[in-house]
Amino acid sequence: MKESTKKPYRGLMSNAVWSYRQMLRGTPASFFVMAAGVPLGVLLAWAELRLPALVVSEVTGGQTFLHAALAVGALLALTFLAVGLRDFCKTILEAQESRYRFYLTSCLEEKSMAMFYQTYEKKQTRDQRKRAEEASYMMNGKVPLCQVPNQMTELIRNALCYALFGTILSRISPLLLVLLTLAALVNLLCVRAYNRYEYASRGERTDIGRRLRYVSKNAADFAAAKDIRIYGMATWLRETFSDLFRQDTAWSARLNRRLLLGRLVDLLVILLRDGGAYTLLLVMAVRGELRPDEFVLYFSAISGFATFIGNMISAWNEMQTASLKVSDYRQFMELPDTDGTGTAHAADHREHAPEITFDHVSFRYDGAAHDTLHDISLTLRAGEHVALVGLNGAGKTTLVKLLCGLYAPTSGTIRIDGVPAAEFRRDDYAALFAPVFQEVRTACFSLAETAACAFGPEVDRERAERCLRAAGLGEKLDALPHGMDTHLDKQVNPDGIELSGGEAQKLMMARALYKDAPVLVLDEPTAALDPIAENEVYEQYRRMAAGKTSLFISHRLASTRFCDRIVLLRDGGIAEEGTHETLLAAGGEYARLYEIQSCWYQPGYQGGKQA
Ligand SMILES: Nc1ncnc2c1ncn2[C@@H]1O[C@H](COP(=O)(O)OP(=O)(O)OP(=O)(O)O)[C@@H](O)[C@H]1O
Repeated sequence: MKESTKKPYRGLMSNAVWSYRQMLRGTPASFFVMAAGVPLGVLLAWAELRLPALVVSEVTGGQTFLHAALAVGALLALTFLAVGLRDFCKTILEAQESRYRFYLTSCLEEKSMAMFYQTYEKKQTRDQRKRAEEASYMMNGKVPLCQVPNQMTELIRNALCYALFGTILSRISPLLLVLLTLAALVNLLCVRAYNRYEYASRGERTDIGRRLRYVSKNAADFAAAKDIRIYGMATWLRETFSDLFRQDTAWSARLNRRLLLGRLVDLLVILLRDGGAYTLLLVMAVRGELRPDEFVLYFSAISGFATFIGNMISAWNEMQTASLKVSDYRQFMELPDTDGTGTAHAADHREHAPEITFDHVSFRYDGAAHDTLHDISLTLRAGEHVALVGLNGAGKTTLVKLLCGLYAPTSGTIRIDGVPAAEFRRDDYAALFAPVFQEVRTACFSLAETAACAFGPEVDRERAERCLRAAGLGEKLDALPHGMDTHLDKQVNPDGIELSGGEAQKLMMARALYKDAPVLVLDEPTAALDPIAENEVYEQYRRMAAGKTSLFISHRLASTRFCDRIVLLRDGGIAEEGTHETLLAAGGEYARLYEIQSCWYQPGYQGGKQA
């Protein structure tokens, strides 16, 4: 799959425009309230600037008390109104912020769930997803995804105030304006250089962080607790953790040194800026070039002007930092995601067992030196039950993932009733398969919901119960007070239950039954089962597979006997093919493996020696 060709760093403006667009789409109320806050803020700044000068002018200008009270009262009333409205907008925005954050987080989850499995599995994609996720984390009380539009609005408001105050100050000296603006520019450049440095070294941090989390998770994982104690792994884990922690600390120290240098330059520039401006004003006042009210107005304007510059820089600064995170979010969201050409309809193939053809299919994992599967040509006839066997690492699971559309062949074509798999929409294609994978994943839903993969009211309860019982969970259901409404996972649901490995595997079988897809795939489903349960699964499989095309993977060769055909994979290619009897008669690898497995059950066998 082609990687994104866009630059990882997106401009601040681009991210701000993107954020406003997302806001308009997800929470339009936030956008309009935020926009209304801008003119209000400018009005308030103007009123606050005028107030002291107005008081001085009324007092020193010989106005009547009534005139002064009316003028000052009107301006005060306007100020209070603007403050009230501004705070009202702020409250609404704060409430809307979590909605906006929730909207973007759900977009991220949707993208992750819909993404092509092969792309999602890559380490690079997982790192990108992690970084995108961090954009919605609360950091120092702020969420980067919300910070960009918030701070951009702050920047616009302060820029308008800056223009207003600048126009007032330019009446004294355009030079003053140039001095104040130059100082702001130097400040901005410092901030920009720091942010770029942080962004460039961030990949290193993510890598260290990911490894730190992994080691820490494994050290605390209860499943690993036995191995840690018995194999004395604690020292090993502790040293690995310390080493990674040292690397992380060194990274932070390098960053902090840069930050400190930037702050020192910043401080020096502020000192020069304010010192110069106030000196000029004092000189003019002493020379009598300014009236008292003008002095008050310009003095307030200079300090206001400096505040706006400070606010703009701080908004810019915060926006830059947050913008890097928004870039991460966007980069993940814009990862290319092909969804098949979509002209074929899976519905046409759902009502019958389809024929599946692997036509010279090869597959190589990203970065691998060799193909894991090479030039596989295989046809699963409509309604045929095929067993796939082979040693560990032969490529069986990889073949299943290709068949189910989780991977795309590196070369060659997989066809369903003659239609290339790439011509289906991905979701549509997935509807054709009901796989039961080796690894079992159950979440904290009820048994019925898990079997149906649906939320409560959408579950066909009769069908769910039938499937759970058919998968061998009947006795379990009868023993549970809440039957199939019992929730899994004790940690989340206090009255939940934990299933044994075998029971969980049966639950996965029930899920495949409920889906009732025309192609059934079982990838080593009996690994966790006791002999009785294993036998039940074979019986169950035989019943489930009736009328469907099916692929069955098992290391227990005896279990493949009820399949129509057995295919043996070796080194990524098909080494042998036939029925159990013909393969035994051929005396090849299948026969050898079968003999090794079955000899332990021969009376008198003692590990290679007959008694
Ligand atoms: N995600 C992956 N990335 C890179 N290589 C992989 C990945 N998954 C599997 N492999 C490699 O591909 C080869 C085939 O793996 P696969 O899981 O398909 O074998 P298998 O026949 O199902 O093995 P087993 O019987 O142990 O389940 C192995 O060498 C494995 O290391």
